[in-house]
Amino acid sequence: MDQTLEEVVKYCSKQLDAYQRCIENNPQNWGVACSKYKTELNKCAEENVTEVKRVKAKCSSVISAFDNCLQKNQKDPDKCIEELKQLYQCTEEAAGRKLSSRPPAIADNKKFVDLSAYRIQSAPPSAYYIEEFISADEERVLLDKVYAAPKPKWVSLKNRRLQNWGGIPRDKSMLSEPLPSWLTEPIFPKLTFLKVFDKCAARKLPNHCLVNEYVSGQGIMPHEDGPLYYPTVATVSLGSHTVLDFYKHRFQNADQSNMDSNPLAFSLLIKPRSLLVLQDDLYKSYLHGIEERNKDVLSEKNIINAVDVEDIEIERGTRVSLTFRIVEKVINIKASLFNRKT
Ligand SMILES: O=C(O)CCC(=O)C(=O)O
Ligand SMILES: [Fe+2]
Repeated sequence: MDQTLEEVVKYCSKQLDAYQRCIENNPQNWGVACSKYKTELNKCAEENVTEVKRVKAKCSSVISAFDNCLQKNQKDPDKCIEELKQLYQCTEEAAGRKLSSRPPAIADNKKFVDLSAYRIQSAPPSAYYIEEFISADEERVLLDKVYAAPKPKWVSLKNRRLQNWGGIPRDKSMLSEPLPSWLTEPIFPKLTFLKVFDKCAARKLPNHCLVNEYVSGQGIMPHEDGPLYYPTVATVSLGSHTVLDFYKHRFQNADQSNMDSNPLAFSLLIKPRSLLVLQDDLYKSYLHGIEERNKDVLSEKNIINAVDVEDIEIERGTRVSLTFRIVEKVINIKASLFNRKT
């Protein structure tokens, strides 16, 4: 969590909880219904949070230019894009962040235009798998950045470690912060070309990324990703391969007598540098998990996407996965603090 969010949680937790509760209780019209709570949260942050105080002081003229523009164009806030850009630039600079000037590598990414071309035909709707989605150089830089994260960013679990980027998912909403550019720059242009998240009404690109690290022998229990997320997940794999297992959700089985077991339905071989996209029924009616093993014997499982695999047995190394998702209900603290739409 960055310092601003930490301070908001520390000094304004009462206002934050009230705002978050209101959002959860008013799923249809929380923008209007909860504006009172948002104002209270803003007020608290303006009085207590260092970065907000600094940004308010440094960017007061661009803040009022933007507010004036919004006031004049209430029905058409898109007219204020230029003012919003100025405001973004000022707030990022005031926060001491350098703005990236590297344009997305469009030429490289344009080859990824049609997600349907990568559909795994024998999987239930819908799974898409793209090998060499990122280059070896991009993979190296991403791994360097993951391992350069400060130690407290890691959360250690029994069978893996993880980092949360984009905010802290709570029960039904997330306190959000922008994803760092090292995560978005190599990935987002490609997700955009492929229209991976285009059906989501709230936003077209992910706002949350979970980084999981599995050393050889580690895995993740069968689970579903849950209703907090929009039902699409895009996973980029780094380092080692793995085998991802899918289990039909027990409540959807015809055989209701065996309530305790979720039968293994099929598996996917996931190579480093690949992208896996899961959607629809596969997201909602199946559990997914990774067995805790040091090596995978491919012939032991019904691996439905394994083509061009020379070795039947593959040793597992350390794998880092980046799972990109959309949390639709977010409290974007920084946008909210300047009265922007979240
Ligand atoms: O590491 C993976 O590919 C799976 C991670 C996962 O299922 C999760 O983060 O929910
Ligand atoms: Fe998952």
